[in-house]
Amino acid sequence: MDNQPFRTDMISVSDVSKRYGGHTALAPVTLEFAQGQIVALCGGNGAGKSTLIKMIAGMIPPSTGEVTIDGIGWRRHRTAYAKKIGYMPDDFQFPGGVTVREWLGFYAALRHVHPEWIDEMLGKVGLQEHAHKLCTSLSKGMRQRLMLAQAAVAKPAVLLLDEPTNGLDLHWISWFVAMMKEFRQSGQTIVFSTHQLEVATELADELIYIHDGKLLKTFICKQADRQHMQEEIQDLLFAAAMPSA
Ligand SMILES: Nc1ncnc2c1ncn2[C@@H]1O[C@H](COP(=O)(O)OP(=O)(O)OP(=O)(O)O)[C@@H](O)[C@H]1O
Repeated sequence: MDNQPFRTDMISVSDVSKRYGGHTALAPVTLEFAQGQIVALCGGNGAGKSTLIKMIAGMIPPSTGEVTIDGIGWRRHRTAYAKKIGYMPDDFQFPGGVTVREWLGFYAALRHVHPEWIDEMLGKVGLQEHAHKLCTSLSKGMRQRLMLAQAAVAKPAVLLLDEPTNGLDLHWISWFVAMMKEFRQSGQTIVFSTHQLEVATELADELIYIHDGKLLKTFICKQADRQHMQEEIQDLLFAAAMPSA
């Protein structure tokens, strides 16, 4: 990390929405996230969580509005914007014939990361002894850890993680929680989506509940009681799943 003072408005999502044809995947939202903050996006299937993460990551353009990171917008300053981000998609097909180390090495080279850090990162995500295996031969949990390593390898200011604990066993979920806390400690800002409320409430400083393309509720986790918050979100999820009268 550099020695810039912490910003309170590091990620600014201003009036951002996404439409696919006639379908609103995400109605306009305005949000601000501070440096060193962990934000969890929760909500049922199809709520709009991935859509929001992809727009912050610059993977898809918003239909309206703009996202800036440290005042830099994706439209005008793509390279500078991309350098600030590490993105982990929720689903990814690795190409055939590429080993774990080659894959991470490729990303590390793109981001000018010192080669030593590749092995350190592989060790961090528990893949060092699998470094020479083909990516396509990895289990789901291992693939997730490799994707996380890829997103984090350049120590970006912002980590955008789409369902990062999907497929992780209990040991690796605890490891994920500890690693994210370490990243927060070093000033990295993390936005992640999850269906695992325990992970969300354990980690997040702010939890955003999205339903059917609309931001329904924001919880500031430091002030809220975890158990109560989990119950409230569970109620929201069940209510959303009920057929409307
Ligand atoms: N490329 C696309 N074309 C058309 N519609 C899309 C596209 N991508 C997403 N959508 C729609 O946008 C809405 C939000 O999808 P999104 O993937 O953001 O949901 P999500 O909250 O991440 O869901 P899940 O928890 O199931 O991953 C859904 O109705 C989805 O069908």
